[in-house]
Amino acid sequence: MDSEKIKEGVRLILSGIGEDITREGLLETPDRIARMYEELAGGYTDSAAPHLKKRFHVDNNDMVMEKDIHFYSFCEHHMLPFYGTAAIAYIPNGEVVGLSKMARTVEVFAKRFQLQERLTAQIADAFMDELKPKGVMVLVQAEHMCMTMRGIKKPGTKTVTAVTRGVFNDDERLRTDFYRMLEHR
Ligand SMILES: Nc1nc2c(ncn2[C@@H]2O[C@H](COP(=O)(O)OP(=O)(O)OP(=O)(O)O)[C@@H](O)[C@H]2O)c(=O)[nH]1
Ligand SMILES: [Zn+2]
Repeated sequence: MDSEKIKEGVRLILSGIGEDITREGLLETPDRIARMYEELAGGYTDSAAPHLKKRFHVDNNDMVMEKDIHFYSFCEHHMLPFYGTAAIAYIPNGEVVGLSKMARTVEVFAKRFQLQERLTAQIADAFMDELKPKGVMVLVQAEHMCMTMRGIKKPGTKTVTAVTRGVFNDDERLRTDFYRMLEHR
């Protein structure tokens, strides 16, 4: 990440808005924003493969689901946050990954400028490519700040995206099980 470029960009936006970039409260802001993007856009320097490399052998191939994985991402159109939860379920093919790695995979793709549809598909594809399960299903629910604080201004709207791969494409029973497990409290 080029922090000098980010700092210059922040200075340009602030002065474009009409702010005095030399006033005390704004002096450190470009540097702060650059450091913030190191964290919040850290997904560009990470990938799913190393997280999904370590596997554990299993004798049964029953569905594994992790849900309520909270995430924050940025809408690529407005650079405003969208945030919510992801659920990932897969049918193992003799191997599972550590539970934390499921949430880590969400982080890899959330910490980028995204479309919710692409975020959902990238999580599913990472599982198919790395773990090679029999199938995977990912559901993401999020609120987009570009829909709530500006523009159409509809707070509370939720966008729900679902992606299926492998056996989830053909087996309606598996998709039904997915939604039951998702709703089960
Ligand atoms: N499909 C999809 N659309 C998104 C996502 N995030 C933001 N958008 C939409 O991207 C669209 C961009 O539309 P434009 O007409 O180019 O931009 P705009 O004039 O700012 O649009 P408004 O938000 O309607 O004011 C908007 O409808 C947003 O709601 C996303 O993750 N997926
Ligand atoms: Zn947006």
